[in-house]
This record gives sequence, C-alpha cells and structure tokens, in this order.
Amino acid sequence: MTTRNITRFWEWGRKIICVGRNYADHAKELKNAIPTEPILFLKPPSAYVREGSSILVPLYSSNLHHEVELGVVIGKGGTAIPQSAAMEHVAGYALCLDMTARDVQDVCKSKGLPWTLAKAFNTSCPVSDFIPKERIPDPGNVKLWLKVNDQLRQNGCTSQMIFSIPYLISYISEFITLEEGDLILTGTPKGVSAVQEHDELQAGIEDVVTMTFRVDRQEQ
Ligand SMILES: O=C(O)/C=C/C(=O)CC(=O)C(=O)O
Ligand SMILES: [Mg+2]
Repeated sequence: MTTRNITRFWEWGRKIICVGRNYADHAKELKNAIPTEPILFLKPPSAYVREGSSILVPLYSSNLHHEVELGVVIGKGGTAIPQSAAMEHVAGYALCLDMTARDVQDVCKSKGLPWTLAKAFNTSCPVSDFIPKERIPDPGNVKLWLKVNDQLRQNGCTSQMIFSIPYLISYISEFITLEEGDLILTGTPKGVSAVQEHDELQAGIEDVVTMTFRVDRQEQ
C-alpha cells in the first residue's frame, strides 16, 4: 500500500476552498462592500500549477489578475469544527495565487452568475512548496508580497484579514466537511493587477518561501 504524503497535497485531488473580500483594502480597491460573513467559492484540483509550469491566460480573457494569498492546508478533517479547536486541523501552509479572469468575473457579477470560469480554470491556483505548520507560528501575522517583472505590486499582512483563520475553518466546516489535503485560500490584500503573456510573477512569504511563475497564453 502506498502512503500519501501531505507535502504533496496538490496531488491528492482534494478541494480548494477560496475566501473572497477578506481584506478591507482589497474589497475597497474593487469597490465592493466589506463583507459581514465570509464569501466562499471553489476551485477544482485541476487548477493547481507548480513552479516549472506556466500560468496560462485563458483564451476567453484579456484581463487576468494576480491575487497573492496564504493557503491553509488541512491535516485533519472535520465537520462543524469549533474555533477553539480549528488550528489542530491545520497541517501547514502554502503560498498561493488566486488567478482571476477579472473581465469574466465582472460580467458574471453584472449578470448575477457564478464566478466559475473567472476563478476555476486550469492553472488558476499556482502553489508553493508545502510549509510545515511549525514554520509559521503565527499565521495571523505573516507578510505576503508579489512582484510582476521585478516590480512590487502586492505587499500585505495576514493581520489585515477580516475573518481569522480559526474563524474561517470553523465557518467553512459548518457547511462543507473539511478533509485531509484540502486547501483554504484566505483572500488577497490590495494591489491586484493585470498580467500579460511572458510576464514573470514572483511571490513570497517573508523569510519562509518564494516562488516564481511565468505567464503564457493558452494554445488555441
Ligand atoms: O468581488 C469582486 O469584485 C472580486 C472579488 C474577488 O476576486 C475576491 C477574492 O478572490 C479575494 O478577495 O481574494
Ligand atoms: Mg482571491
């Protein structure tokens, strides 16, 4: 029998649950109201892309945005997890990008339609190496940054989150059972902007991890 290794959680085929508008400065830059409860959406496991492969601009988008986010990797599943026990369910973290076809999202928003094609396309979830829990003792105070072609675009701190990681784990698990290997994307700080074919994206968590991805256009 082969045992699965959580350090390669992206190979497990588990769900990716994303939280939107969890930073007030980002909600404001897109002219959205500050949420009073978490806004959730999903990406499929086919959204994962690892360093060495490119982020592909979908053929149907001409405004692909980067969103740098802290990802929380679930180590122990559960339903209706109390906030007080939430961190016991965390195996570790990953630096993630929530790549977003903003033009498609804007159309979906105006028509009241789901964001699936804006958020869940192939390569929409670039992910760093697994970061063991011990390497980030305080996930509520972690600095995240992202550069496009060496220019700093996003520079935020998880202390700015509206809903904390324990709150999010508890809230999500009330409605969606969490399983080992699931990933929660916790939202992006301000500074999102468009990327183009041939751009190089670099992102990092201060003193913990960096990652680099190239952007390419999807082939016809
Ligand atoms: O409502 C919008 O215009 C955009 C929302 C998002 O894309 C939400 C996120 O994914 C996020 O805040 O990280
Ligand atoms: Mg996002």
